[in-house]
Amino acid sequence: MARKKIALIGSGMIGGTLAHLAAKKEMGDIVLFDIAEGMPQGKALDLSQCGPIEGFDAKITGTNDYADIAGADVVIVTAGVPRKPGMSRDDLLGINLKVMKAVGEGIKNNCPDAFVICITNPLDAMVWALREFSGLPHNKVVGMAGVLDSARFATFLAWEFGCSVKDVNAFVLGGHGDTMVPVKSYTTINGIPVDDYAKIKGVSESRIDEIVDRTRKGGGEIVGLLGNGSAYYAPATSAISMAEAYLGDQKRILPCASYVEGKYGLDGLYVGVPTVIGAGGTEEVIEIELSDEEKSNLKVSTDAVEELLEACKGLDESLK
Ligand SMILES: NC(=O)c1ccc[n+]([C@@H]2O[C@H](COP(=O)([O-])OP(=O)(O)OC[C@H]3O[C@@H](n4cnc5c(N)ncnc54)[C@H](O)[C@@H]3O)[C@@H](O)[C@H]2O)c1
Ligand SMILES: O=C(O)C[C@H](O)C(=O)O
Repeated sequence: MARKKIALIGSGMIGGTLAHLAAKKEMGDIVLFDIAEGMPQGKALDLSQCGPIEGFDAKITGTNDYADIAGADVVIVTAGVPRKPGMSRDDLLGINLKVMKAVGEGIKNNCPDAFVICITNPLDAMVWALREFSGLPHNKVVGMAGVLDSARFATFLAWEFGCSVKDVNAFVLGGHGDTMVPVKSYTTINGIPVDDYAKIKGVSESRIDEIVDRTRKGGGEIVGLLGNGSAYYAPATSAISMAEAYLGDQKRILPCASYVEGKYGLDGLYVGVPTVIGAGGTEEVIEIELSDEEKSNLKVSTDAVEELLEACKGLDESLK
């Protein structure tokens, strides 16, 4: 069987980390694309030289030519600009929308059958725009955020409880902004609802609320610490788990920015919801019961995404 081909559009901090992870996991051959000349080629050479040490045969190439992504099975998009301290993700909308237009056309012309995972911020608006520009079916274009946000929630809970992260199943829904919705009612410690476990361990409700708040602001915390750029190890790891679910037809249920039409009272937008990922791409959006408070929090979050879509339409006539 031919090896799979994974195209990474954007070869910066996340792109390079994605390439390393995909190679180590022998997910297929890897093409690093970027508009910066020499940089993807240099990273590809450096990463290729990990092969003899780590024992992988994946072929890694770097390019500035979209023709080289032809026939890719999976495309992961990180092209664009990350925020700096003091900025919100939404401040990136204008600049990254133009990038999504170029990337969407590159995908449409070269690998229209690929499964496309968008990472570029502001995530929910960029994945929507990328889908519009590429013209691919909605089930083949998805955004990565919920896996990352849920991992952050799980990490903070495991630290608080002094338990293994393996036993924490945390769930974050909604848009990838400070209004995201960490859903306590679906968050468990090996099956024990988080609020029950907090009582057992003597952790106060207000302490759990602080952890929810830290999760919501988790990206900004790292932006502030790094000073120049944003998180890349956990974002890359999150997207790789989504690519593996697709390539392995795993039918995993992952929180992803998927296209939602009808469910959750939504009408045609991308936002974080539990999604089955398998060989068919995003095969199903799962609608879960939410409390009144969770519903109203989700509404605040999806309203914020709707506003960004309107802003995109105002910036690019073709999106109207
Ligand atoms: N969804 C998430 O959860 C999440 C998490 C972390 C970062 N992000 C976002 O991912 C994006 C990338 O982050 P990063 O840390 O890798 O940034 P980075 O600056 O290290 O890399 C971005 C790369 O994109 C390239 N690029 C710019 N315009 C391009 C174009 N038109 N075509 C191809 N390549 C182009 C740049 O040359 C650069 O190498 C940012 O928008 C960031 O906010 C999202
Ligand atoms: O916070 C950012 O700007 C990057 C990313 O969205 C994250 O959550 O780490």
